[in-house]
Amino acid sequence: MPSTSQEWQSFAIMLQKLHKIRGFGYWQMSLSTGQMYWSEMVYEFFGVDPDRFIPDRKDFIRLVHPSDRKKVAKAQQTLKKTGAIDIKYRIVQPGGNVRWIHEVADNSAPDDPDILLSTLQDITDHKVLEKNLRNQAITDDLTGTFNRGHFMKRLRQAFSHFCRSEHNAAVLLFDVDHFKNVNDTYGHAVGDKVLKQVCRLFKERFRETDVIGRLGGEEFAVLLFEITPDAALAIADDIRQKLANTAFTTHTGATFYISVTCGVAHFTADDATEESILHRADTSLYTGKHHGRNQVVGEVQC
Ligand SMILES: Nc1nc2c(ncn2[C@@H]2O[C@H](COP(=O)(O)OP(=O)(O)OP(=O)(O)O)[C@@H](O)[C@H]2O)c(=O)[nH]1
Repeated sequence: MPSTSQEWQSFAIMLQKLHKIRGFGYWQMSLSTGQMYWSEMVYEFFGVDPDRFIPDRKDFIRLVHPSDRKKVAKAQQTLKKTGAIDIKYRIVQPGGNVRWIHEVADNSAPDDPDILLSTLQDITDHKVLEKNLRNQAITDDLTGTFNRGHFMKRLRQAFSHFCRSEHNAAVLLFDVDHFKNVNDTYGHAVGDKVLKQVCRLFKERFRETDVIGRLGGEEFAVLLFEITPDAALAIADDIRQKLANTAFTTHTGATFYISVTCGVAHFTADDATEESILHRADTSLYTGKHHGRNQVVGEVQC
């Protein structure tokens, strides 16, 4: 252990260097006064100039993202009970950049229970990666809409909300007609382009809150909230017409048209599960296929 003040100083410098190598910062805070000491890396994380910024608890809280301030305050309360903090939160640098910080702290400084010792790490890259992976897991690669698994999850949530509140909701099930012919005539790449374009139109036409999913192949489902049966049929038919009037082109410049058939089902109190809603939409869709395609089929209201 260092004994002289000079030895302590070199020890502190070495500690800073070691932290820098590992990408860690550390700080000390007096729990009674809120005064802080920040290591070089912490200034870097927070994007502030060590020559101008004298940190204390209030300044630190001001730099925490407004949505995470409650969480940080709660962690500091927990510290009183447990003597430790392990928390991830966002900070907003003075220039507006948002970064994620992982802070692990305790107040077991030797001989001084008033001192909180924290290590901090910038985990922004890790968080971005985590978010991308989460998005990838729920997204259809080709079209960028939700995949079947995620669509079904959202449908399940919507159905359970409906059971509690009876708020209107509907499922539109679209299927591209004779899509096999598109692939066979123009090639799979053109088929892919058609599927992407169909989804682009869905995204333009539906609201942000509506849920669009690719259930497989050329079949898509859209979950609409707060919608009457008539309005759901009208929206579905509007999409059908728009797609029927959209000219698709091949790489050689040839033009062709497609059509879609759509089955519409409203949530009802008789549905036992979300699967039964989808099943009714599917039945209507196949009625439409059977009756000549390029049409929207809803259920006959009794
Ligand atoms: N290009 C492309 N084709 C796909 C994709 N997924 C499925 N398909 C094709 O979609 C076609 C679907 O054909 P079918 O199920 O016979 O349906 P259809 O030709 O649309 O006929 P109807 O639905 O009865 O009107 C098949 O040829 C599949 O190979 C994809 O991601 N890209």
